[in-house]
Amino acid sequence: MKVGFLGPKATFTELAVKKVFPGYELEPYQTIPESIDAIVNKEVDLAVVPVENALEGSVNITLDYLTHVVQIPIVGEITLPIKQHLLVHPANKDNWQKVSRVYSHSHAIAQCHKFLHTRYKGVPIESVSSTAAAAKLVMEHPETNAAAIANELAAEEYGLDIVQKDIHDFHYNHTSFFVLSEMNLDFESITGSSHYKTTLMVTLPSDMAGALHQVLSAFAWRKINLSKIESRPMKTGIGNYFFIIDLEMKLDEVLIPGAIAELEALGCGVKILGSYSSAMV
Ligand SMILES: O=C(O)C(=O)Cc1ccccc1
Repeated sequence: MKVGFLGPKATFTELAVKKVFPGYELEPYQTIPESIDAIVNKEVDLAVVPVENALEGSVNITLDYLTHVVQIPIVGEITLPIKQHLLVHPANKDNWQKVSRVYSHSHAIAQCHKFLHTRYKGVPIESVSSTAAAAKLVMEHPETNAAAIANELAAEEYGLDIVQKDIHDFHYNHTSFFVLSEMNLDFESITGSSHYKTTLMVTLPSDMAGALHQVLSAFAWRKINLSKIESRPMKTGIGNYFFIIDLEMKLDEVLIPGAIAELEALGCGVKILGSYSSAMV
């Protein structure tokens, strides 16, 4: 079984993959859409991509690609603790307080906003495709005295020195990753987690007063617990949004189909993006 993931080597995504799929063949991709396309193109059996961070919220490109571009089911979710460190080239080890630039993934930069604001005011902060891509860039350019925000494995992989540990602004820093596949993967038996979620994409009928209220009440009176509701642009005009709704249960034969039928009767569009086990590793 081959797993595609947001690379290069030593991203947080790879850490998540290695925890859950040890011994699997791994294939890094440069972007989230490329990782997902690899399933469509039959280059891999599974893809793992980041979807939500406890400090910064959703990874919009993941949600948008799964709702607007491809139809690949979510078959699992992995949640991992995240520790961000400041890495420099060994040649610049004693000069790290005077770095000329800091590179990282936009989510990692956001997780360290307070640190960067107090320690590196005025220093250009540049967002790149992943934390490991930032580490690789710093390794390849010792002459620029740049720093990367990345993990411990990236420091090891790219031969960089960790000069400041744990620079994320809040102690509780976790990221969730979707496992995507067209195969019928039994993720529960891989992780042992029986915590299930079902993710829906819901469009509302236009110009219907109280439509969202009615959507929520279809879940409320059935006592279906929601753990997330997020609006994303339809990309058809200002003010046009759809909703991504996480239900805290496995897709069953009665409750969820009943709620979906009620939403459809209201004129909503409903698509099931996946029903999957979610594991904290
Ligand atoms: O860039 C990475 O290493 C990723 O895997 C994406 C990401 C970035 C920041 C926190 C968690 C995941």
